[in-house]
Amino acid sequence: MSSDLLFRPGQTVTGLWHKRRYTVEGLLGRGANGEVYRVTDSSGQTLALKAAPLSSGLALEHKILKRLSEVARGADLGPRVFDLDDVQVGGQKQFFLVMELVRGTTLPAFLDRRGRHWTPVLLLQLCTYLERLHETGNAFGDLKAENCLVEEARGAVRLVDFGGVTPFGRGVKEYTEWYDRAWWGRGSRMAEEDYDVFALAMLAIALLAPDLRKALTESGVPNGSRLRQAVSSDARLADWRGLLQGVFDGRVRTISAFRQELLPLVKAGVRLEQKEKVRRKPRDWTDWLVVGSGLVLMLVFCQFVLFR
Ligand SMILES: Nc1ncnc2c1ncn2[C@@H]1O[C@H](COP(=O)(O)OP(=O)(O)OP(=O)(O)O)[C@@H](O)[C@H]1O
Repeated sequence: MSSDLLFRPGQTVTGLWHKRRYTVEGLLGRGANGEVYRVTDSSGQTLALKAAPLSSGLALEHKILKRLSEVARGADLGPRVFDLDDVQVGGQKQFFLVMELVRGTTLPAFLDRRGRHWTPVLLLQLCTYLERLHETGNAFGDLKAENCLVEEARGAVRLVDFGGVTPFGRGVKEYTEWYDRAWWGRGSRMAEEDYDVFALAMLAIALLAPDLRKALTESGVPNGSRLRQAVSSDARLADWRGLLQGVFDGRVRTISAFRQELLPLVKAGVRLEQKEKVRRKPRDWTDWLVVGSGLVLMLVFCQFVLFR
């Protein structure tokens, strides 16, 4: 762990106002806004503590997560939140937010281990999350690989970093260029359903052809025509071409349209995984993820047949 971090393993963080004590176990990750640590509270519960020098971002994230836990009717849209406080570190005030620890691995690491055919299955789950979030009148905003974790115990994708969640109709507060349609000159930075749909498409490209992101952004200037050219010529994106071009052309603008286009890819992914499983004897949690994805497919199919 690098020495420029706020906290070291073993250090105790005591909130100035609520007086709750947390023991730091290690760093989970760091971003532009803060550092996130794995901590234990006084009852021994393991949690995530996000610390930042500015209170505004954390207070907003806390407010968003609290509101989502109230409106999401039991669905774990975001990590549950437990505390918001501040602490004095080296003569400076630091603010912190304590939330549920999302146990999981990053999407690229997961795909490296399990194979790229899992990409549509993971995106299908993200569609469900985003749809639920959109029902609350918000866009996720800063959707990117770094903000998704695959929770291995339940075989589920979870989203972290809700600091970018923005009510529909307002300007997106946090974004990352690669995923930002405005950066690519493909629309505004207004929080809308299709803002997240565009980011989903860019996430698919980043996961399926990771080197493309570097190649297409190395000049620091977005090149939309090179992006389209890559989509139409890169063999790794061949099966995804219709979906991706649909997003870029504005034909696929909703999560439900994205999901419809995704379904054949999910089916193919599930079939491939079943074949892989025959080779890989012992059962593990991914069996349940396959069963779960099959169920989602069935539900979507029933919805389609019954309500169209
Ligand atoms: N609740 C959590 N449980 C587990 N890991 C988490 C949690 N929240 C964040 N992380 C990890 O910490 C990393 C950084 O967190 P986060 O994205 O919230 O920071 P940030 O400063 O807001 O980042 P950004 O630069 O993307 O805005 C995440 O990519 C993730 O790996």
